[in-house]
Amino acid sequence: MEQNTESLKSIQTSYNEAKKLYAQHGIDVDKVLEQLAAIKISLHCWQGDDVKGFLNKEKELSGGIAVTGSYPGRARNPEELRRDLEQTLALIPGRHKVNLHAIYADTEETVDLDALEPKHFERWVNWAKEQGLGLDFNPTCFSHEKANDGFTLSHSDPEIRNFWIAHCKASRRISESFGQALGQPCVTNFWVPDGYKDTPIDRLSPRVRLQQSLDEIFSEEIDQQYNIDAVESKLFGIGSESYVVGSHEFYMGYALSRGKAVCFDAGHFHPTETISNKLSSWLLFGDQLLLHVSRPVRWDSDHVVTMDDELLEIARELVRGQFLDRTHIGLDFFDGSINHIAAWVIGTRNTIKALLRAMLEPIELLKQIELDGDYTTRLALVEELKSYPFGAIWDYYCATNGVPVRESWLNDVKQYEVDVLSKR
Ligand SMILES: C[C@H](O)[C@H](O)[C@@H](O)C(=O)CO
Ligand SMILES: [Mn+2]
Repeated sequence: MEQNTESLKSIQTSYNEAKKLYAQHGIDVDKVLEQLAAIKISLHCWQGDDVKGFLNKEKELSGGIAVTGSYPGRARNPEELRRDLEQTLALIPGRHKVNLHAIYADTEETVDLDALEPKHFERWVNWAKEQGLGLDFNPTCFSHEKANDGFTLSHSDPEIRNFWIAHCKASRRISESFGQALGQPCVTNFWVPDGYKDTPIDRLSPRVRLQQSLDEIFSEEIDQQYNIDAVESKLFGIGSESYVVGSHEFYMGYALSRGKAVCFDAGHFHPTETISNKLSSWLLFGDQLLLHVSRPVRWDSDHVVTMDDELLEIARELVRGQFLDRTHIGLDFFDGSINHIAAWVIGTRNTIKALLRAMLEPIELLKQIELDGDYTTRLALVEELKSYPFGAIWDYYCATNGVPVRESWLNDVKQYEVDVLSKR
């Protein structure tokens, strides 16, 4: 979006003033913005259509996750979803990735999940190339008749288990093809809903089966320059309240022993448990991390990400620990009660803005103050920094990246709603 000359001048003036304040703490803001521009956020395609997908469209969403709301205009086919993503990305500074689920295959063929191939995603790859985007991927182990009883890779029936193993193997080949075509690794995230509603007798056997299924899936060697595997745990889902096979401890052990990345989803832990406090422990022992940045409201509700304390703390941990080059930042929320494009824009802009805020902290100074035991100064400084003019830096970053400054992006979204979404 074009800013008029007058407002550009005032954005520049405010930026220069803000820069001086940060410089007093030794922060080089221009350098910070260069570093920020290198961070890719993976936008989850499933926010655009309430997790329906294009294969098995008639199937109800299952797997113990739920979308509420019926805001009009959700994408009904791959063309609409891509158009919506283009509109969204035009309102977000930086170059990013799009995260696909297997059910978003773009094909006229009738194909089941175990028979998916790279060719079924060719249009996505061509589009990503055109748009200068990376792609990430997820096998879809839900919303399918073979997942009706809540078990997939840990199913006691070998036939069902093998179907899901075949689907996950196919998914990795698709990811490999993305990585090869786009010249950047595709992160494949494995999440399965498997679990019991009520207290099980045997907690071990399903975990043994999940371990064996995963080992079988990963037995096919794929170069990490094309594909990076991640495994995502969960505490509970709807219908798996008492026991989830792929728990946090299960995947910590699995990922560490197999050299895989773990995925921490902000909504997959106890309501008062935060993932920000887990990153430094995992990255001390594990190599890579995938984040599902989300906002759980009392449960894994997948609300749109806001600038709350936990988002800021996640960003601070990544920056303070210098973990950004080992972390893949994905989003995972789906709100069907508001404009679908606005949901993406709000969540993604907030995630980038939180990273910027974290990068604008005098980290070495704060670490020294902490080491000196001066907790009074630590608290005072952190609190004062919260009202430093990071907004002026953010506005400048948006303006120089050619995207709308402050809430003016909403005009574009409202116009798109009138011109496109309302006609669906
Ligand atoms: C659709 C996603 O794969 C899903 O949200 C998963 O990542 C998850 O978080 C399930 O609760
Ligand atoms: Mn998730």
